[in-house]
Amino acid sequence: MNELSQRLTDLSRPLRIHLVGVAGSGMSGLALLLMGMGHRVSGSDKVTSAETERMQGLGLRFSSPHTADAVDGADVVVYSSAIRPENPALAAARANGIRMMRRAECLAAILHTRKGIIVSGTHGKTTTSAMVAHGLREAGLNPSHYVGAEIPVLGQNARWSEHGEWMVAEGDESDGTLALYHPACAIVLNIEAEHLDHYRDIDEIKEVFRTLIAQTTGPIVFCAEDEGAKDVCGGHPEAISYGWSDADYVAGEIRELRGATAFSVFRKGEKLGEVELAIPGRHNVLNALAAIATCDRLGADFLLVSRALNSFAGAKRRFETKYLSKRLRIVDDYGHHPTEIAATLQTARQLKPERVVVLFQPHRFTRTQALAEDFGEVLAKADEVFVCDVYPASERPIPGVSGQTVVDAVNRHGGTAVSVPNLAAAHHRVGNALDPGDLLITLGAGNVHEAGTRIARDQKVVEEMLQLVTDGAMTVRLYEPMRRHTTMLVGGPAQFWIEPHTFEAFAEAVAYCRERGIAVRVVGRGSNLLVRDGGIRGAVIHPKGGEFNDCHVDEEGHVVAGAGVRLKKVASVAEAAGIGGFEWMEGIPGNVGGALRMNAGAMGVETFDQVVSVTLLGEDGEIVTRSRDEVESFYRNVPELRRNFALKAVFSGEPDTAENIRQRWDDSRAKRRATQPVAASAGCIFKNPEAVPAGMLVDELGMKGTGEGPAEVSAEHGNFIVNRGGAKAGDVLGLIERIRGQARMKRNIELETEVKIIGEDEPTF
Ligand SMILES: NC(=O)C1=CN([C@@H]2O[C@H](COP(=O)(O)OP(=O)(O)OC[C@H]3O[C@@H](n4cnc5c(N)ncnc54)[C@H](OP(=O)(O)O)[C@@H]3O)[C@@H](O)[C@H]2O)C=CC1
Ligand SMILES: C=C(O[C@H]1[C@H](O)[C@@H](CO)O[C@H](OP(=O)(O)OP(=O)(O)OC[C@H]2O[C@@H](n3ccc(=O)[nH]c3=O)[C@H](O)[C@@H]2O)[C@@H]1NC(C)=O)C(=O)O
Repeated sequence: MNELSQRLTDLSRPLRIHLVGVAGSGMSGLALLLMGMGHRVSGSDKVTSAETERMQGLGLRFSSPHTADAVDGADVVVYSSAIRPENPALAAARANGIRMMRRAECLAAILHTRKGIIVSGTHGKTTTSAMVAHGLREAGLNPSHYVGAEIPVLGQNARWSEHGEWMVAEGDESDGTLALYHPACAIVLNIEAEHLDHYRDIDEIKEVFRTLIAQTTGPIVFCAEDEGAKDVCGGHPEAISYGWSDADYVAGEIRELRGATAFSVFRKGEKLGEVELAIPGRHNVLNALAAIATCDRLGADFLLVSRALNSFAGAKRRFETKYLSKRLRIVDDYGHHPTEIAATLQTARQLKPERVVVLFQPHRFTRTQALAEDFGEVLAKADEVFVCDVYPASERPIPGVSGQTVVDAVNRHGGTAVSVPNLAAAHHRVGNALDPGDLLITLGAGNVHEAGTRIARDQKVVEEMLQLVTDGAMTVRLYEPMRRHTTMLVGGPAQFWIEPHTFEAFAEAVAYCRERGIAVRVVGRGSNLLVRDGGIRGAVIHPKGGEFNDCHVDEEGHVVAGAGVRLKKVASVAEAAGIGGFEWMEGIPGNVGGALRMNAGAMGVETFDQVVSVTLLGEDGEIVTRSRDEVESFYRNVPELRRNFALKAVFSGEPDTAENIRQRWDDSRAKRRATQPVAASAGCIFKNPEAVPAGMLVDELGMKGTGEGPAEVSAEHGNFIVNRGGAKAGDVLGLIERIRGQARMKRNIELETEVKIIGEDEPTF
């Protein structure tokens, strides 16, 4: 026991200890242990979190941000590796000659006041140390523990136990601090080439483990299935091996259950009993075996330990199920090394989903660079892979290393990967790509789990909505890109894209959204819409199919059409029945619903000139039919349909000869073709001001052909902006503002947009 360990145990003289960076998971664990021991603990951090608030409740003196004053009167200052030397609290401690130490040094000092059990290895440390702590606790040995993550079954990431003699801690090999420990027992799970930012090669890593082993006074439990662990530990007089065969402790008779694994445990050939592990995956069987061997060796009763493992719920972020339904499973996993990822993907396959879809966030530039090929090889085994930008941890970027590096490697290995650089919007791409039966894994040690949380939140809404209607009456998709549903081919995602196929389903969807305060908007063919790049928060309803696509002539010679019918179709059904007057509709790109709302017009005729009645869904949720006289209509506006939704309409025309109808049809088309572009557009951008038609004005301003990126004022018609391919809403909006500015400056005319501009600039959902 060194001098600090002695001072830590002398509780007649409690120390005053300050932790710099106390909100981090490792540091908060130390704070809990030191407070539990009876010391006076303070901590500072640049952020406040639920965890810092909880610790304040337990007696932590917390301050944010870091200041020099925070270390006043401290005997010891402990700092996390994420803290820079110029940090004011650290600088003050240095200036005042206060004793300073790294996190691991402090942990070692605490551990040496007890019989320490260090759990080490490249993968599985958190799970295994939690299993050991839980097993010893259930067997009545009262251990203290310190693990790297929140484990539901343990209550918190660290706990000081006044009476037990053992303390279980996760030892970190990443920065060489493993060599600080002199435990009574060590577990070595596996040793692989990792943390190559710190180590030259695998041999240098093994050296650190060898030091740990040499300093361990009691049993050394190691995995016989891992070459690295075997190389370092095998042959040691205190070594105890575990594995699938040829080991002191063996797991056999393995049965895969849904989401769990059952197996039998043998000690030197003798069957100890059965274990049913509630977390899936072969790698977890090995982790459990390490825990069983350790607990058994330390005198814990096997039956009590195996029972503890039955109730072991796993760590957060270790194959953690975040959403589960008949349609979809979303799992989050901290895996950030190829071996861990391979194990996680294997576990995922055992659940037999239709497809395994991965959203991977590489962790650290150095690791991404060093292991790109290995990442490519293992991730190629997933059905579809999305990769976002590298989570830097504390590193500076390395030129040429990014999420794309992994994408290229996956594709080289025959997989299917795409880059979704911005994590804040990645869930839009991923959520939209999911189909019923899929299993989505968010994978990585950074903050990628946030994407899964968002998809889970929204998928719940989708499934609740689908349950309201009979099978097949409605289709719902998450984050449907609006560029697929607008004639201008621009626009970000609709949070909930809903296609009702019956009036009832439409009404149910609207009622559901209103009850929950979800904004609702209805979209037809998207021919008069400009959707901003951040997409549309809330529900976007697109009536389609079934009753909405019905179009026929009734016994009174009227044309009846659902809201989802294209105007061109209305015109051709009328023509086939010898009814004239609809020819102007031939070139209008919209649907009946949008045409009613906007009172669409061309060639001197407006939609409401021909309306007999409109059937709509009222604000009160009732479906009613109104005659034309009961609905006010204006130039490009029918206010009544702003809050009520058009479901279908009856139109009238005049009986006419086929020849006359065809003639007017051809005239309309010829005129349109002569004056309007055929490229992707949203029709006229501006309303015609009184003084001059907007198209003529733009023409006179000399702005035809000018553009912002691929968005350009049409050379054919000044009131059209066309998308030459790949334009963003931002380009179109920029161009609109330029035109408005010129009209204001040069002609003193305030142009008003005729297209509806909707949605948000940045993703917010
Ligand atoms: N004359 C021409 O050359 C052109 C004319 N147009 C006309 O623009 C309009 C666009 O039609 P379309 O592409 O289908 O519409 P859109 O999908 O562009 O929708 C436009 C707006 O119509 C409203 N809307 C759509 N469906 C309904 C409904 N069932 N009930 C109530 N409101 C509804 C919504 O208004 P809200 O925002 O109030 O919810 C929506 O924002 C039509 O009038 C079309 O004919 C378009 C391009 C060229
Ligand atoms: C395109 C739409 O509707 C169109 C509809 O198709 C056409 C045909 O009837 O009439 C309106 O256009 P518009 O007013 O621009 O009609 P046009 O006949 O093309 O042009 C009006 C006048 O401007 C002149 N003009 C037009 C464009 C141009 O670049 N230069 C020019 O000088 C034309 O020669 C004409 O003298 C509707 N636009 C509006 C805002 O009311 C739409 O709603 O999205």
